[in-house]
Amino acid sequence: MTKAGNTLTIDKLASGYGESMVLREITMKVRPGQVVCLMGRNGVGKTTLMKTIMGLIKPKNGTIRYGEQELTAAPPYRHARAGIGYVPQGRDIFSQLTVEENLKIGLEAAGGSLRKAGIPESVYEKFPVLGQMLKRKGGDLSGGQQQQLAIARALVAEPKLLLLDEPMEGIQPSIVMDIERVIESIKANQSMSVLLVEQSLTFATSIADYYYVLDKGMIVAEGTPASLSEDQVRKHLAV
Ligand SMILES: Nc1ncnc2c1ncn2[C@@H]1O[C@H](COP(=O)(O)OP(=O)(O)OP(=O)(O)O)[C@@H](O)[C@H]1O
Repeated sequence: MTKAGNTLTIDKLASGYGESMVLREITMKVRPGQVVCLMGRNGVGKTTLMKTIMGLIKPKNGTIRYGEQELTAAPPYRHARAGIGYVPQGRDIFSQLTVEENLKIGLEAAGGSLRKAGIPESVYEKFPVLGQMLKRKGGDLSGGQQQQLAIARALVAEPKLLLLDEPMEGIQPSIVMDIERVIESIKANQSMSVLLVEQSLTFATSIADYYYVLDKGMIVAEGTPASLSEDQVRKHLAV
């Protein structure tokens, strides 16, 4: 695998819950080293798409490939082993486990050599606050610290593609800036691509190399941020 990883290719993907079809036909790509933003109003299916890409929901149609690897019907651990990391919306950290234990769970997603090496120092360099709180229970951390822990837990497995579902949601502005800085440093480093669900149009368009807008189960607009028109914002993003 190259330093920058592979291209994620999603073709005509359909997904949903039971009889209810949330995503009807999604076609998109995340190329190595890119930050791609997925935008769309509440409830259009952004989280459903992230979970489907990660193998947590089985697609009803279409394909998901990462480089040469066919992941369409694969269980989540195969995605993790292929180099895809996932930070779910709402963080999902283990509140009864310590910060260190939460990070070790992230290592379980990694291959054998990474597991042996333990939690990489770079994680504490990115999130100094976690290094100071290793023995604290996850549940005792503030919302912003929990979000940092959730991202750090994904990063310990050194993914090549990181799926980030609304990482700034419900956290205070100073931490938002910390998390923005982490995403910016990932982008500057070019060692990982990021698929980011983000509600802030300002941040999304400042960081993204490419964007997709989801509406009614389809991708209704895509392009470089500079090409996002006011008309598209009004039609598909304004509340
Ligand atoms: N576990 C579930 N079972 C059944 N329906 C669900 C489930 N989770 C989500 N849905 C439905 O699927 C649709 C898409 O939800 P999803 O959470 O993917 O949207 P979203 O774009 O991520 O929204 P938000 O921005 O509010 O997080 C919604 O109509 C929602 O009610």
